[in-house]
Order: sequence, then C-alpha cells, then structure tokens
Amino acid sequence: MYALQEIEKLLRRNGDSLERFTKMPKVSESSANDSNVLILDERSYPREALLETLERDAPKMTDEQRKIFDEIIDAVTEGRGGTFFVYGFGGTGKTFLWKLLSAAIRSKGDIVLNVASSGIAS
Ligand SMILES: Nc1ncnc2c1ncn2[C@@H]1O[C@H](COP(=O)(O)OP(=O)(O)OP(=O)(O)O)[C@@H](O)[C@H]1O
Repeated sequence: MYALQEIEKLLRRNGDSLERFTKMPKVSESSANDSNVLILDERSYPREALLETLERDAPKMTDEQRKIFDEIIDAVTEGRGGTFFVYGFGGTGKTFLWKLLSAAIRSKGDIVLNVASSGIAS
C-alpha cells in the first residue's frame, strides 16, 4: 500500500493519477494522508517512557548541560534551527545530553534523526 501511495504522489505531481490505469489497485483518499510509514514510525516512540526519562534525568543536568539543552530546545521550538557542535572529553556527558534532547523532542511526537559521520571518532 505504501508503495502505491508513493507512486500516486509521483503521478499527481505530474498531473496524472493511478485512476488512469484501470488495472492498477486504487489508493483511498483517507489513506493517502499521514501514510508515510517512515514518518509514522518516527512519531511512534513510547512517549510515556520518554517523559519518565526526561523527568528522571533532566534535574541531574549540570549547569553547562542545561545551558546547551535550553539553547538547542529553544532553537527547535521556535523553529529557528541551527547547527550546534557539542564537544568535550570522553565521559563528560555528551551522550547523556543527547538522550535528553531526543527524549524531549520525541515525547512531543516530533522527529529526531540520528546520523553519524564515519571516520570522525578516534
Ligand atoms: N549530569 C549527569 N548526571 C548524572 N550522570 C551523568 C550526567 N552526565 C553524564 N552522566 C553519566 O556519565 C556517564 C558518561 O556520560 P556520557 O556517556 O554521556 O559521556 P560522553 O561525553 O558521551 O562520553 P564519550 O565521549 O566517551 O562517548 C554516563 O553513565 C552518563 O549517564
């Protein structure tokens, strides 16, 4: 079904539709919306558990972690975006901070995509 929906979207962008291909199955209008499984997956993290993590660990943040957390969350909630380079010695809490940022954003149903550049860590 998902593949069909994607094909339908491509066709519509070009002024066409699966409707024209009588032998093809049809995509219902209702399933055409909110149908991207990749997006649905990213929005379906267990929010209660994320909120628990947030409530448990957010108060533990150091002043420095809190400052970075607030700055990044503000950029997200205000839709400003930005590029932030968080650095520090091993064991200083970068991953801890990253998990809290992910939990804060995902618990609202918003999307966090983790990516990594290979060859950078040493
Ligand atoms: N503010 C904090 N309160 C309690 N525990 C913390 C805090 N910050 C970090 N930790 C804990 O310290 C340990 C090391 O932190 P973390 O793994 O986030 O460091 P890191 O900077 O990502 O390290 P590395 O660069 O080696 O990957 C983890 O067990 C983490 O849960």
